[in-house]
Amino acid sequence: MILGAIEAGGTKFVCATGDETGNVFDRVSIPTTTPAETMAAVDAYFKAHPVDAIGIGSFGPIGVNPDDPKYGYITTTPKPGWGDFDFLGHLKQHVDVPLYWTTDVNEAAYGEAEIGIAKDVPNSIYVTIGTGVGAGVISHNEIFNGRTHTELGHMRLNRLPGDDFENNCPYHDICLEGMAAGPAVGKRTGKAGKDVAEDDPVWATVADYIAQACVNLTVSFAPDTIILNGGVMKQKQLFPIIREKFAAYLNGYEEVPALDQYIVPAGLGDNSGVVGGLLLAKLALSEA
Ligand SMILES: Nc1ncnc2c1ncn2[C@@H]1O[C@H](COP(=O)(O)OP(=O)(O)OP(=O)(O)O)[C@@H](O)[C@H]1O
Ligand SMILES: [Zn+2]
Repeated sequence: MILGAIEAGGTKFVCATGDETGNVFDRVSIPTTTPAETMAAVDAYFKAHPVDAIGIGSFGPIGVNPDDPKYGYITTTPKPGWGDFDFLGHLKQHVDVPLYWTTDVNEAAYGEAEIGIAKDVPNSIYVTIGTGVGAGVISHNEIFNGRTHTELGHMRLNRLPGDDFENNCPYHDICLEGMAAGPAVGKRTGKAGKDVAEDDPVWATVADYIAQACVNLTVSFAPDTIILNGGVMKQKQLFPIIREKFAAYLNGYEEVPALDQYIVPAGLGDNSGVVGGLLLAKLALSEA
């Protein structure tokens, strides 16, 4: 059995083949340009590398409910050409295998939940803090969706006293993504996140907003584990600060696992998405 994965991001698509244990046999990175150009490269990849099923995680927003007329579409993205694009419909015309369709963060969450850091627990949340912020919720070993997929990166937070940073999101006056994602760190400091000193005070601010988000996720979903990944979380010094602020904000309201096992880095590193795609392909095959 050879499984396929697509991690469809706003900057690049990764297509890969591998097996159900998460071994990646082959992968390619394709720049996200126009749907015609990028999808032609995706089609060519799976023609050259035949697979038995494909798991797809896409940037969005996307239609995830099968009874939604826009199921399988990338819906309202401002990315030129991709709004209202029937991704799944296109793929079905080019590959004749079972497909699993979800968001990029749900795909990564599934990888971590099946064979990554959350493999031993049924409820986990995967949060990526990168160019944007997204989160995927796994509830009882399944991807959680509501009326549509969640948009937890845009949760509202409390502005810290003295923080007059203009929220870096065109929709909200304050939200997690706008206050704490990589571009917000860039605007706050005038430097790329990776060049900001480890002890710069901006990290305490970023950690505070992420800690608030972890409290909100805890009281909303009661996960066993919260996984923090993405470019910003390469700053490992954030973890202890987030745990400390999380404990202060939760203030003993409910019991949670030991914090160094509750708020954790990803187990699969930069591979969560691709591995998740392979495992979603396996799921599609088992449901076909
Ligand atoms: N070592 C680092 N420390 C702090 N910030 C970093 C670091 N490396 C990358 N970043 C920031 O993370 C962001 C990129 O995030 P990431 O590497 O997760 O890629 P991405 O795929 O573009 O993100 P997204 O998942 O939102 O699409 C940039 O804003 C970058 O400045
Ligand atoms: Zn927002």
